[in-house]
Amino acid sequence: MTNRYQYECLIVNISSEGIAHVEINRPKALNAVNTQAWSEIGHCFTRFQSDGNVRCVVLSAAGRIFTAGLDLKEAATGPLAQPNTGDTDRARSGYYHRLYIMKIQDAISAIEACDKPVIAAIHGGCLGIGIDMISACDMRVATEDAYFVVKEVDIGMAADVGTLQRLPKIVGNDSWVREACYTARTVSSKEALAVGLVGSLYASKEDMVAAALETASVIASKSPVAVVSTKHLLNYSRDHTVREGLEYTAIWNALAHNSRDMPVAIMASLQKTKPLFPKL
Ligand SMILES: CC/C=C\C=C\CC(=O)SCCNC(=O)CCNC(=O)[C@H](O)C(C)(C)COP(=O)(O)OP(=O)(O)OC[C@H]1O[C@@H](n2cnc3c(N)ncnc32)[C@H](O)[C@@H]1OP(=O)(O)O
Repeated sequence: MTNRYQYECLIVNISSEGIAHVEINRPKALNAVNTQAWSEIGHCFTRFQSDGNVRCVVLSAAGRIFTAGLDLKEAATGPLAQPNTGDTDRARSGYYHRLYIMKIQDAISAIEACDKPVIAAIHGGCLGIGIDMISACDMRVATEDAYFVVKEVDIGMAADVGTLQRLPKIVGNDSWVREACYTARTVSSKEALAVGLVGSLYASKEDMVAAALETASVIASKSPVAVVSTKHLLNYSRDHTVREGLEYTAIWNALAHNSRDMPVAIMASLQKTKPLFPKL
């Protein structure tokens, strides 16, 4: 294990296989996401993007629950309450408030923008900005005791850092998404599995993290060129028409097909051996 990523609110371990395990670590505050935490998430995932030692990421959390959402103690008095320069002009203060929201959006979107696949492993509760976070991940697994709440309306706001944009595309049931977002009701792990918010459930956190790491290990054994290309193209294609997606894929793969990994993978397949791929 190497650990070159030192943070206050995150524990990051990167294995020799290329699996980065990120643990949100504010257990006393139920992993409530303060400015430090979302800034570190943005920084960490932006760094993963260009770190060839990282091939796949597992995102989990320490303590009783995955996250209680935005840090409300900080939000009550901190930059969310007064993100501007103190100017009383609504346009001027609104301008800076918008920039502040966009900074948080960018931090959460860094999870999606990082071309290495990210598996969210969710135990206990996942509230508010936690849903924004897991929606930006590629895959989600959970414990049987997990629950999910799109909590924002309960604190008087619309979710604004990714849930409303990504959740409908994950779940594919507009009526269900709208009900969950308008009511802020608690969604059980079983229901999350049934609607496709999570892919599988585990009896314990240990079992879930072990399974997530196992999936990450399989992904890390594949050609990193193929894996990052697949994530990049899936995300691009999700947000474009089929025609646009196909055109972009052809241009992308015109470069990616020149990878050393392709002949290695094809030969290994023909010879029934296990290929080894150097880092990206
Ligand atoms: C631009 C804006 C971008 C993003 C916006 C996102 C919005 C959101 O995330 S909305 C969601 C906000 N979160 C909530 O409304 C949840 C608040 N918490 C709870 O409802 C409960 O704590 C619980 C999650 C249901 C768990 O309850 P319980 O098991 O009874 O634990 P507690 O005793 O309540 O909490 C233990 C400890 O944690 C502190 N804490 C809990 N949640 C938060 C939080 N969101 N922010 C800050 N601190 C939190 C709680 O105060 C306790 O601390 P003590 O020091 O022991 O008092």
